[in-house]
Amino acid sequence: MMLDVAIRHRLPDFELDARFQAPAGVTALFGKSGAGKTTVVSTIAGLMRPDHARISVDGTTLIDSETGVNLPPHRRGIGYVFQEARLFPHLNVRANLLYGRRLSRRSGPPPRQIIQMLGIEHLLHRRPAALSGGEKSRVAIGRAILSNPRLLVMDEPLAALDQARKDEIMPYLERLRDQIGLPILYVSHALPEVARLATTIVLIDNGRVAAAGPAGEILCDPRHAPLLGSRQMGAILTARLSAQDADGLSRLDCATGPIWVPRVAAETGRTMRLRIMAHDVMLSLTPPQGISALNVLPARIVELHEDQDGVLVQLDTGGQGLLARVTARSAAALALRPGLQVHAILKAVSVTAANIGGAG
Ligand SMILES: Nc1ncnc2c1ncn2[C@@H]1O[C@H](COP(=O)(O)OP(=O)(O)OP(=O)(O)O)[C@@H](O)[C@H]1O
Repeated sequence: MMLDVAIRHRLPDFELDARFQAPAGVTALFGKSGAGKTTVVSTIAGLMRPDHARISVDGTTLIDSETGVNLPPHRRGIGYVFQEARLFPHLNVRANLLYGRRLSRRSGPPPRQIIQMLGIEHLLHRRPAALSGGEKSRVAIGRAILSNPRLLVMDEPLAALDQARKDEIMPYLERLRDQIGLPILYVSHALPEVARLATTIVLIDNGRVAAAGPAGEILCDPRHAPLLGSRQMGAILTARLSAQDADGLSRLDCATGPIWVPRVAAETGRTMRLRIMAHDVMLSLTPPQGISALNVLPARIVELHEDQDGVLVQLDTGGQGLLARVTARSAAALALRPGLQVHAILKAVSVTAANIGGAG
């Protein structure tokens, strides 16, 4: 699957000029409020008429201002999940789920599989008024998938939910990403969500694409600190859950060795993705001894980036990127420089459940 987007649109106080390509998986559109994310997805869905656009999904042209192609929204094959669930109040969950299916010309996964995957079997006969916020969201996601879209657009789907509800829905979204194979365009300005779900990130800044690429690379690139937020910088490590220890820790094996974190609720053998925040990583020139931190990863310094908050140190640990935030004073005292071998130290407790998700 390839989503190919080029949009130009001028509003009284805003100009959008965005081009990007998105491969299969979850593509997150990330940017500050007012950056232009909703304008981009509204144009893709056909809800807004741009000055100029060329958009195709998997070779099917949705709009091309040059040739005059402009499919109406209902023929674009796009499932849309909004911030509020927008379910039909007079229909029960089953009828809500099957609503879009009647209008669809494409075939897709069987309803039973989606209903099971979203854990809503027991809600089928209820009306939306009798559902919690998280349940409503799951039904709205199910309804969008069951319309058999080419592309699922989710515009801040968790923004209206509290943290507990967000945590509840996240594993379902991961399953959707890993099991259904439906391409998803995910709009958010919440980086923890993006870090957990995205395979590709498109950074939007003031109507333009500031960067686009694999999530692990974008989140770990110090040049994007101004847009991502200095305190949000961190790496995505993929590691296999290899053991659940009796003292409440889980062991994850990554390329350069084991990492222990507080118990992860998943079966052993699963590949997980961990978001390791730069400010949680400490560096040592010699193998540390007599410290409480459980995780020590050998790493090589790739690059140093100084900013107003100190120094972001880009590291390579067995081919995976890692990021450490140190003060300018420490960087100078340790004479940190590209090519230097160091030991990256990570406290187990700094990796919380919100920073760990499934990875397929
Ligand atoms: N109908 C409109 N008329 C004029 N300006 C508009 C209109 N709709 C949006 N804008 C402006 O376009 C810019 C981009 O808005 P957009 O909603 O796409 O941003 P966003 O990144 O989705 O923001 P948020 O995260 O707050 O939803 C903003 O400056 C907004 O004020």
